[in-house]
Amino acid sequence: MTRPFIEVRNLSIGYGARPVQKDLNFNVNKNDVFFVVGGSGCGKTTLLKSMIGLLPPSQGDVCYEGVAFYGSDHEQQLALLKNWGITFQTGALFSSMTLAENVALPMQLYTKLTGAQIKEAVAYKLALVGLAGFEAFYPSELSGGMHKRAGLARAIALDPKLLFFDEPSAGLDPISSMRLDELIVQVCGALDSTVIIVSHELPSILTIGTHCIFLDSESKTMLDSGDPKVLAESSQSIKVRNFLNRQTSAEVVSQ
Ligand SMILES: Nc1ncnc2c1ncn2[C@@H]1O[C@H](COP(=O)(O)OP(=O)(O)OP(=O)(O)O)[C@@H](O)[C@H]1O
Repeated sequence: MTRPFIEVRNLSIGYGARPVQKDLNFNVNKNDVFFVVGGSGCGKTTLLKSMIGLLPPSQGDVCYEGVAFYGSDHEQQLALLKNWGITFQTGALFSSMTLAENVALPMQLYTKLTGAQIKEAVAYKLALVGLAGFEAFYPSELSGGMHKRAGLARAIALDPKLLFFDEPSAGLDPISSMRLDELIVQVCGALDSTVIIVSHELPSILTIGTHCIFLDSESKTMLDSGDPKVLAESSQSIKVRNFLNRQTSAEVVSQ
């Protein structure tokens, strides 16, 4: 039997003495477009932070191809981190740098590529996200959608095998949001990457998601996991079905 790409085992996370989520157990398979789903404040971003090493769990661990992140030494953790691309809501581009400089930065820091090779790789990454010709633009000169795509170009600078996104389409109109979804799938296909996305955007979850987990703020744990379309139809949890079908409790009662 092949080992899951990522195994989250008995993970409990929180801030200080305050638990946010507990007893999380789930797998992410290679090439999944995996969504972390749930209502506002349930702990989606907190889980993402814990998965990328920013927030040590109070219990449990996250294994990447069999390597337990928090059970590893600093060297092993750095080796894992080098294979990841991460974008948070804001895109977090450096405003004083052009797009080319933003995308080149991880290559300059973490590879031995020459200046000419970096220039070529930057042009390729910008072309991949539809920003060919925008090398000399500054982030302030971009639209919201372009900003997100530029963030994606920087996240894929080092050809990551694993990409993490926190609310990638926040603030975009539905059409731009759909285009960004298509782009994420296309880029992940081109790089043979696996992607984990925190989101409560139903169209995205149901269109590009291959698997999801649903976190609940009340019970402070996950209520279900699986293919989002299947969960929308037949999750054992009414909360999950309602969420994925965008229904409130009041609507359900009145039916
Ligand atoms: N740095 C922090 N210190 C203390 N508590 C925090 C911190 N960050 C988040 N929290 C709390 O942890 C809980 C989960 O927050 P989190 O941002 O993970 O939720 P979320 O599901 O991503 O929310 P949203 O969908 O609104 O972005 C919230 O109650 C929040 O107030």
